[in-house]
Amino acid sequence: MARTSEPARSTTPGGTPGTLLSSADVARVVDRMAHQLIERAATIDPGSADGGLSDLVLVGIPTRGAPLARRLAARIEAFTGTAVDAGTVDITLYRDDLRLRGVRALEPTVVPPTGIDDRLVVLVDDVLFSGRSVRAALDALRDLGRPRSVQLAVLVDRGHRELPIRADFVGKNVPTSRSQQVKVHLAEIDGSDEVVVLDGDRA
Ligand SMILES: O=P(O)(O)OC[C@H]1O[C@H](OP(=O)(O)OP(=O)(O)O)[C@H](O)[C@@H]1O
Ligand SMILES: O=c1cc[nH]c(=O)[nH]1
Repeated sequence: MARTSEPARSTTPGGTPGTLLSSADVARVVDRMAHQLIERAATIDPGSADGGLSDLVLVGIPTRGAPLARRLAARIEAFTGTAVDAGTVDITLYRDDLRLRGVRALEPTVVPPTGIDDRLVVLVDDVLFSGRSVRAALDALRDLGRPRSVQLAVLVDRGHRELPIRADFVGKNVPTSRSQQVKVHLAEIDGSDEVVVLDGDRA
């Protein structure tokens, strides 16, 4: 008996365009990530009085990773009563696509006064895509000190890695096609919180 052929399937599964995370979703996801970070910090030095939180430094990648790192630090403090260091690392001069992207203004690099040497540094970004921004951030960190370990927290992992980089903490995994865009809006920069998936290369 002749077999009927199956309909052709897309090899690049796309997320549905529209709102991926509402403001309430973003708050819930950030809180979950804060709890995961608290648990991870406790594994650094199980005997420590502050649950390893004094060893933790959250380092945001501008633009939106910076406020995200500060939010995570604030939520960890709200849950535990312990303040956590947060900073930012500018990756502009460490990018491998400087010639393609043209001139961009430098962003601040802010390291806690106690530095990053021998601490658990968690890089924080809003979106993980090719992994090239994270690669640049790792190079930038190397000029700032020698952490005990470096981990990665992202609000959205949309796939399509071009480098062997993975996140240790992921707020939301979303399958996208390469041509789509994932736009994270944060109140500190954009006036409100929302994550949207857009079709096409332009917002
Ligand atoms: O994994 P990648 O392919 O590097 O993509 C992810 C990066 O892209 C976006 O930043 P962008 O470079 O657009 O700058 P922005 O944060 O200033 O918007 C996003 O905020 C991540 O940092
Ligand atoms: O879709 C994408 C890709 C890279 N960076 C973003 O913020 N969104």
